[in-house]
Amino acid sequence: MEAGEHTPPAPPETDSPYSPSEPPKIHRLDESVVNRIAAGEVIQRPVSAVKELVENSLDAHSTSINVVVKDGGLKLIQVSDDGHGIRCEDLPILCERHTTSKLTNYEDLQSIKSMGFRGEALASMTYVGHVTVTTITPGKLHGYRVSYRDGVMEDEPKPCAAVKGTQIMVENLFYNMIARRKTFQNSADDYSKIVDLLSRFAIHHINVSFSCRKHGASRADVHSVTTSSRLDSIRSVYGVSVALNLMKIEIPDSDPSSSVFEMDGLISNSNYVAKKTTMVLFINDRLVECTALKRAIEIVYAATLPKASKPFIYMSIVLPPEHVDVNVHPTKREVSLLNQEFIINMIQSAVESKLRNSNEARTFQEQTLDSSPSTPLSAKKDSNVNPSPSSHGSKSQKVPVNKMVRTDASDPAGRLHAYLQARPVDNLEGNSSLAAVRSSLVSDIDGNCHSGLLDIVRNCTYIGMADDVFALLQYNTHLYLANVVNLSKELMYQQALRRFAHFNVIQLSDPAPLRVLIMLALKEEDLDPESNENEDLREKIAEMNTELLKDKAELLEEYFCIYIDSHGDLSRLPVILDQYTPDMDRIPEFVLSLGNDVDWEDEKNCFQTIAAAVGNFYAMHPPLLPSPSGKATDIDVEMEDELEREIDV
Ligand SMILES: Nc1ncnc2c1ncn2[C@@H]1O[C@H](COP(=O)(O)OP(=O)(O)OP(=O)(O)O)[C@@H](O)[C@H]1O
Repeated sequence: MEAGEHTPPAPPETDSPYSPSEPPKIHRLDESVVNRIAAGEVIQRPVSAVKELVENSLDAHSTSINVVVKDGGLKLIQVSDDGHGIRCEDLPILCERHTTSKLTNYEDLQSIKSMGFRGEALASMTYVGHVTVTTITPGKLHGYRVSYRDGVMEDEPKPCAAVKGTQIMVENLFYNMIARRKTFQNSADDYSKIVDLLSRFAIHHINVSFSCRKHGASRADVHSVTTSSRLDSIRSVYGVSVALNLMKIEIPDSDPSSSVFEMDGLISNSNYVAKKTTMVLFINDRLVECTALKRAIEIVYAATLPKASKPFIYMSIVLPPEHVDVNVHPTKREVSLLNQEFIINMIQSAVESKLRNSNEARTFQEQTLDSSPSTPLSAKKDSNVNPSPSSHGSKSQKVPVNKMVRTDASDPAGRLHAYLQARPVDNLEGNSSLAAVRSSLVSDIDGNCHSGLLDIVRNCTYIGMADDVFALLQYNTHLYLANVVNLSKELMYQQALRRFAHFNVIQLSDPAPLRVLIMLALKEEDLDPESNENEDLREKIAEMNTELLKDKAELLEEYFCIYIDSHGDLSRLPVILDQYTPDMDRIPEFVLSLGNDVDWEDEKNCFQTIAAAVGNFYAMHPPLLPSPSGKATDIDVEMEDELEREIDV
């Protein structure tokens, strides 16, 4: 230890728990500590409290559920419903842990239909917030109001006027968990998660009306009315542009006697445009997440409609209750399914055939219109006399996407690369067309340039980092906060296009197998990295993406100096900025993004999306930046008055 460093406390006496020679003493945790730890798991953030409360309202057979939120839920979450209410005599134990009206025996879990069953949610809220319940049961002249802390009533229930149902208010969430409260300082972010949650409930439970608003706001951010049409409800919640581009999909229960599963849903067509996948999944009416299914559907979209954006998917799956284990996650966000792989395969095939059919119709339209010289390369290619297996909607393409992994090394037709090969961008028409594409992309950049902002970026003085992401810059008499991650992404993107096909080389000391890199990236993204089923799916995705990138190796090498050899090993990367090496820990994510996010069909989009993937990879990400000299919050407070504007490019 160096002089002046902080000295640890002197070695403790013999019976201290810190004695180096004796094992530490085990003691029983105080019940209040146990309860608070457990509560922190169930109520992970404000949106988890909203989910539990809304699910209670649904379990109470409500037809109208209204949510009001203040400060992203930290100050107030209020959920009012018109359900059956809570009996007065149950109020004393309502918020004790493990008190529920929904489950009696463990065996009941096998056939449980309600969302809740643990009798933990309300109790948890009382350990991390202040809970007040107002409720009235049918036929009663007045209701009761009572407040709770740490699982118990603060006072006897007080009679009060009440409208049908129950209203639960949670105030000052995480008031006693300072660290957690701090992580939710961005109330806009949490509010948008709550809006997203309510939107999902609203489009599934179409016989219930939902609203969600900020405290004091007259306009609701989610407002749905009861309807008999799911599409109508999606239109009112997600907007016309989403509803317009959805197609109905279903897998009926083929054999009700040995019922395995049935599914119905709405999925986006090729006209739908979005940067992120929206997947609203209900299994037995339970709002859940299933990364494996989401990823499997994304693969089908990427392979069947390579030009289309990320999909919108609403899906409701119904399984025999005994095939679903609902008790695998503290927030019940995930469930585990019997026959998961079979179900995923069936859904992949259904989605694929739906997309193919819709795509055939579209290709036909393109071909009939395809006579002008300005027809895009992709459309011309589709109308060529030489129908390759990659042509959109080609009838000869019978191998389902989910089966396009190599099963027999000697059968190239059974692999994804056979399907994806001979895309138009592979047939670039010589350097003049290429130069035109590149200069069009560069002139897009120059044309979109904001001269005022450019002047600031050129002539500002760097003061220091305000936190992990924002740098403080001075320009004339103004101070600005600039998001360095976004700024550097843009810089690297622009450099990748300006240096296009003229890069120096970064040689990797050991070639890195793409398959392993992609597996790593997928594992990182996965909510359940240990699951065997997910592992199988990851293997498939890795295999497919590796084949795809091997297939595109020539293009990647020629224009971006990304060298992939015939074994699928990556050994060279471009120098985007002289003297700058990107964070090599991010290579897996980069390779996955090359596989997933690049539009290989259209020349311009192709170069643009590769440059964007390069930009993301080479950008400066938080751990790389110099650590802030002081506490960001102090700077925020001191500078608040002086900050003129936040540049968030
Ligand atoms: N809005 C409501 N309307 C009517 N009854 C309610 C409402 N909210 C809660 N309850 C009653 O309070 C009980 C306890 O609720 P709590 O949310 O703690 O547990 P749960 O829903 O039974 O199970 P879980 O912890 O798994 O959500 C419920 O079983 C239900 O009887």
